[in-house]
Amino acid sequence: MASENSDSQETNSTSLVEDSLNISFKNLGYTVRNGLLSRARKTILDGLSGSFNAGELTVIMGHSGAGKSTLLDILAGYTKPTSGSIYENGRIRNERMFRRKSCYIFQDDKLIETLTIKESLTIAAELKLGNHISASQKRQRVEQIIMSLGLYAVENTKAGNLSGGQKKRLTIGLELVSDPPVMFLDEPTSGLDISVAKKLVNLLHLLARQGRTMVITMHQPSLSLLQMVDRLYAVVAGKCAYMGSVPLLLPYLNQLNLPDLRCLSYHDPVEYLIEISGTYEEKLVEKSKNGSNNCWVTEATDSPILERPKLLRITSTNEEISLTLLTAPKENSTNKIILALKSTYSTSFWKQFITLTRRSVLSTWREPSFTLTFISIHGFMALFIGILFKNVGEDVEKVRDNYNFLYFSLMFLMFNAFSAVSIRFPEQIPVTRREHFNRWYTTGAFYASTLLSTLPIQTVCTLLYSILVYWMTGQSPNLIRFTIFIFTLLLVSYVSLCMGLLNGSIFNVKNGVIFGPLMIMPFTIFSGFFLRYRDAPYFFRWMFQISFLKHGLVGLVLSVFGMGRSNFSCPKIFCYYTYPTQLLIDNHMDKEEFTLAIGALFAISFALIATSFVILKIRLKSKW
Ligand SMILES: Nc1ncnc2c1ncn2[C@@H]1O[C@H](COP(=O)(O)OP(=O)(O)OP(=O)(O)O)[C@@H](O)[C@H]1O
Repeated sequence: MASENSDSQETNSTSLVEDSLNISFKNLGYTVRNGLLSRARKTILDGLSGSFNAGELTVIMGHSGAGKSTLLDILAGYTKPTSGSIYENGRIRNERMFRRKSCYIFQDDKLIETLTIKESLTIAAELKLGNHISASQKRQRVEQIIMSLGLYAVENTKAGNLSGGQKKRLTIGLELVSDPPVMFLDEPTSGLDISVAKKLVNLLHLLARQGRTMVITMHQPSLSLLQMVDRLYAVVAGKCAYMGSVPLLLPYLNQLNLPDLRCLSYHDPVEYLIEISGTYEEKLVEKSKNGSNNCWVTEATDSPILERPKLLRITSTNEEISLTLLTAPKENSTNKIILALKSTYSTSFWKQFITLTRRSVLSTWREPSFTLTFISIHGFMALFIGILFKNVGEDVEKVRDNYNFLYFSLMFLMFNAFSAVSIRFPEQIPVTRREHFNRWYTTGAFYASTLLSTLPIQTVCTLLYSILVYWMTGQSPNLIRFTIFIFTLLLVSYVSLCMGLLNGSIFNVKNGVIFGPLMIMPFTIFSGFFLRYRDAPYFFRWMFQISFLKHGLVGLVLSVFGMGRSNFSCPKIFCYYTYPTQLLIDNHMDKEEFTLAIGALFAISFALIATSFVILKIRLKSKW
């Protein structure tokens, strides 16, 4: 990335950000249950107070486990505090409205790796900027961000191929599209080397200087980073050990008059504070009045080490950060009020749904290996099964083989649809969590677009397999039977896809692989293949009704052996299955009806969609 070469430019000292927000909080407390069954509670944050101003870069620092991320979660509105109040510009904040004016970038935020910088930003603009902003204004905004964040040289590079620093800048750029006056970033410099971290903090400093309230967490900012920090908020064991400007930290520490430790002027004061915070926790908390002591706070503009807003340009051969190019997207005030009253989203459900579906299709197009492998597996298996069960369809002596073939086809399509979604769906959750929290789109729009964008490939694969095996296994050349056969397999693969969505909305990829087969097992056992309905214990029979594999098997068996199929020709004196109905009787399917089986498959898929949607909604709201 860029080598630093500070070429400073003066900029307008007035805030470029409309609706600047100062945030303050009083007596914030957060406790959690010690264990699931325990009544005792563990205190994570203990009555903290503080204030973070617009135009300043504030760093929440402290030991690992001190409570920095929890405090940031609460301030961003991601977690509800158990006590205390949060204010914006001195008034109790309205959570819903605040979410429209702020963004939260989580630690290790993920990006859609297959999309280029320009594509990612364009989609962000589509989702985050309302219809009242014209397409050309949106394009202009995307270009501004690319230029401002020094991403021009890599604008057509896929996010997956970017360096750590470029990825962080892209994540910031995605949120900057809608120009939120408040930005929270959890550990933005983690995983970056010091020079890249310095450039990133510099960028955050510049963004703050444009009038934004920038709040970030860091374990221990180094001396070189401190020059760009306006306010430090030190957390120790859930309490505040210091809130104030960087230059005043040294006098603050010296005033503590600690018995055996003197803070020498050449010492890194932050390192010193971290060092003593464990031992002198009480003294520090008392002195800072748990964050409510404002004596050590100076306005950023009064700070002796910080000059009035200057924009640093970080230059290299091809990357240059210059925020002078970044102006607020123009929104007229009437539109703003309408948007504020209407909802917390800038765009309608349909706009979100269409944009997300487009993004999904683009992403799949960019990485065709999965699609091609999926299609190949279906084609290959169809040929293999076609050869293995060649012409069993008209052979009276192979009726049982034909029945086994039908069941295998169900299982094959079910497992493929289920596994593919179970793996791919949870991979999207980290990206979706940030975007959903930052009000890009509703859970409904995301869920509907995911469902819709997985259907075409599933349909193509199922059709490929079904048509090939129907022909190769020599089933009846009757259009109605053929249609019912295909339709049943399509429905079963769609229900399996919904099962995969359910599995993926509950578990991450690793657990999904372990628990997925367990989830499928009851449907397999009660499919009617291994155990017939009338042979099952009475109290287990309801399981057959909810087994989509049972209804799928009924649909397939009826399409091949039911609906008044004419008798098989028997080359011997006696053939057990001369009458196709014999197979239906043997498997207790003689009273089954195709329409009921199809109705049940629809009902089961709706139930699965509703359940996984509710679980996804809960999951996106929590840290799960
Ligand atoms: N929901 C929870 N249940 C139990 N303990 C929790 C919960 N949330 C946070 N904690 C605990 O609270 C403490 C503070 O966590 P937090 O993530 O805020 O720390 P941190 O300062 O951000 O640490 P790090 O820098 O390592 O991320 C930790 O000990 C953590 O284990």
